[in-house]
Amino acid sequence: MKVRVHATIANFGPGFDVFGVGVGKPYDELSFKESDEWMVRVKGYQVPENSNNIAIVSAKALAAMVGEETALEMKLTKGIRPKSGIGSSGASSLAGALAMAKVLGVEDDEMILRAAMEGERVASGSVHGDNVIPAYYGDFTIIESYEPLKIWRIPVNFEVVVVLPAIEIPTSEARKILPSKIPRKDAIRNLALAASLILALKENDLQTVGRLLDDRIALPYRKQLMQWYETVREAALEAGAYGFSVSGSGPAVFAIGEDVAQIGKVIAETFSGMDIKADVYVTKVGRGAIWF
Ligand SMILES: Nc1ncnc2c1ncn2[C@@H]1O[C@H](COP(=O)(O)OP(=O)(O)OP(=O)(O)O)[C@@H](O)[C@H]1O
Ligand SMILES: N[C@@H](CCO)C(=O)O
Repeated sequence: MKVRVHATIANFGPGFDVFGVGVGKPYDELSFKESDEWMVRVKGYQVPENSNNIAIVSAKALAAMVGEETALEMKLTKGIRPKSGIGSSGASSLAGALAMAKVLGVEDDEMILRAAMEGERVASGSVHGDNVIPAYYGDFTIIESYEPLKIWRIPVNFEVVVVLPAIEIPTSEARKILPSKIPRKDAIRNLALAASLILALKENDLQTVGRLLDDRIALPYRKQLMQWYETVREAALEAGAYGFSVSGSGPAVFAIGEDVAQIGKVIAETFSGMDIKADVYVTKVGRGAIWF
């Protein structure tokens, strides 16, 4: 049996730890079968081939939730680069939880998501579901609360370009630099951006969605890890992007617009002008996990 779990854009501008959306490329694939012992083999990007692999962590978490001791033999084809900002650990966490769910016959969405978030907690040092939840559903997702787990879903279908520069930013580092308090004017601005963005998204008004892709909670502090941010953003907007932002905790960035392939080309050229190689993914939003 095999499951494919796609990359995700968490935060999506002003929705720090709350908004997320699934995209179609890149993705991880996990083949698995029940076994006497835990085993994971990895192809593609290198991640641990032992019990530190997040797919094992989340699969074990799900088994423990239902009081089973089942082990799995897994083959992970890692297509999402780790420390990327496009939900690499989230995708593998969800894949592990889904694999165990399939083997044990668990169909409870919340249980699967909670197991996947356990893997994400181990990878990033904090519980945040804004990668695993959109990876599961594909839709634009809004996490209202964790206790109880309450998620809002908006079906979406537009093109986006995701550009991943050859730089690594661990999520744990990008979270450590965030202040515990932010100025009231920034909180108010984020509230305005986030509320307006949801309405624009519901009306499929992509130009307005693009205009609202800003953030005052994390981005001002994270820019110190991404000195290139403003240069690349300006290039994207000049190339016709309706909007541009960081995906998750970066360094991946994304843009929406009419000709996202051309915008992606310009973003990659701008990185190249700074001697930074970059992968470009022109893809649709709204992709959830797929079974084979
Ligand atoms: N199967 C796996 N997939 C990805 N990362 C894994 C996996 N197993 C273990 N890890 C480890 O988890 C960490 C993932 O790092 P991090 O959370 O920063 O990346 P990310 O998921 O790409 O980021 P983001 O959540 O911002 O998209 C790395 O240290 C990596 O080696
Ligand atoms: N919301 C998380 C996503 C990490 O990919 C963050 O920005 O830290």
